[in-house]
Amino acid sequence: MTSPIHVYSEIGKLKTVMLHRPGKELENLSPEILNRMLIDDIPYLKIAQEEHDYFAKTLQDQGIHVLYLEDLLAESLVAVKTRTAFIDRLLEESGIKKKDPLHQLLLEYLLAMKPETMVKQVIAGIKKSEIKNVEPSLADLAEDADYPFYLDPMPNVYFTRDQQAAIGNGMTINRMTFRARRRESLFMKTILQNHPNFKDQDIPIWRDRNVHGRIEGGDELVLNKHVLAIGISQRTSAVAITDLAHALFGHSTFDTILAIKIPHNHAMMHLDTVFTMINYDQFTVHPFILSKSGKIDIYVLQPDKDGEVKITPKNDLVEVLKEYLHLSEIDLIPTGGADPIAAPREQWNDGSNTLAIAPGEVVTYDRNYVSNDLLRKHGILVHEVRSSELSRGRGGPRCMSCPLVREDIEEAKNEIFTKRFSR
Ligand SMILES: NC(=O)NCCC[C@H](N)C(=O)O
Repeated sequence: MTSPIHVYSEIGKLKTVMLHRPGKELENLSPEILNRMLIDDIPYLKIAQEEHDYFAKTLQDQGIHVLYLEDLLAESLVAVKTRTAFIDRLLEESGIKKKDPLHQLLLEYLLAMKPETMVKQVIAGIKKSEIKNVEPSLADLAEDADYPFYLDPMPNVYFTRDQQAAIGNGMTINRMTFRARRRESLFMKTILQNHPNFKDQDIPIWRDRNVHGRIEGGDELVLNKHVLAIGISQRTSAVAITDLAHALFGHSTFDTILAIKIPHNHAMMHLDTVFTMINYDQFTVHPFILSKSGKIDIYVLQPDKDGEVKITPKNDLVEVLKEYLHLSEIDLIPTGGADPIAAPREQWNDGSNTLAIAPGEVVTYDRNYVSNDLLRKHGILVHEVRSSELSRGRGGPRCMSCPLVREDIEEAKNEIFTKRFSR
């Protein structure tokens, strides 16, 4: 069998992708917890599911094999022993320690379910009203009497880009920044360890979830088999990037990381909310991250001759991309056409967050019509998907997809391989 993980570019023809169809976790949102849950509004589940099914079908219609995280996880948890260990860990990470009697009650509650039901339940969260015969703790009585959950919902799981990322033939299993999302990366860890299609494949884990330093997949872009772009962002720290450089250099095909420093705020939480690669020489970029003269802080990490990581500061995005991708021209396509209103509006609704499914071919949200028209003018083939409800979670098509296998691309060598689609 060929490796189940093979991602050496952002744009190679997408073969296999992992999604999560949003479920009851979106209905377990209430205004009081929205902010902490990193969501800006409550999506209407029925429509969000329809939109997500449309997204999956758009990919399938292009011959892409769609896997669902929830199915892979359930298939990894067939053995009772594995299921018990998984639930134990999840409860611990949800703050319900083993010595707490509630731990045993919840364990029994979840173990009584079929694996696929159990997986959906842990993502949806567990309400206090679902569990009978609980002796209230001091916290239940004195502090959290009105708090409705024992296990918080995980409304961000449908952003499967972030919990993990495929780089080459390996993965990073991410230590995520905020508590609201930290448990999510336990899912892929469990899949890699237990799923029959993954467990004996010697898949390198470049960085695991229990190490120091925060990183999320929205910041991890594989530009080609040598070069990564990684955001230094609200969600990814310089420590994690340095650590990843040490793990990759000399142990993989990758020898260059372009660490790009972006503003640290919710609208631009990851690099892929402001910058994505869509062709050999074409990129979307939110114009507001660049200074008037097109500058942004970039730190180029490469191995030196002593096996250490050397850092070269730069600040011209176009020049850096030309130099490290060996291209003579770069086409940066501004979100919202760089209009002072349309650009921030469409960036907020993930107009920069394109999912490339082949060189020069992308999936985008339909609501970002200014950006989409501009992409077409630049010769990009655009597949639009519906976005009224999904966009309320503050992520777009790239955020909602975790590529596992892409076809390799030809390497550019000072010439442009660009294929332009006529409108
Ligand atoms: N790659 C991405 O930009 N993912 C979007 C994540 C949105 C989610 N509400 C979050 O704040 O983590």
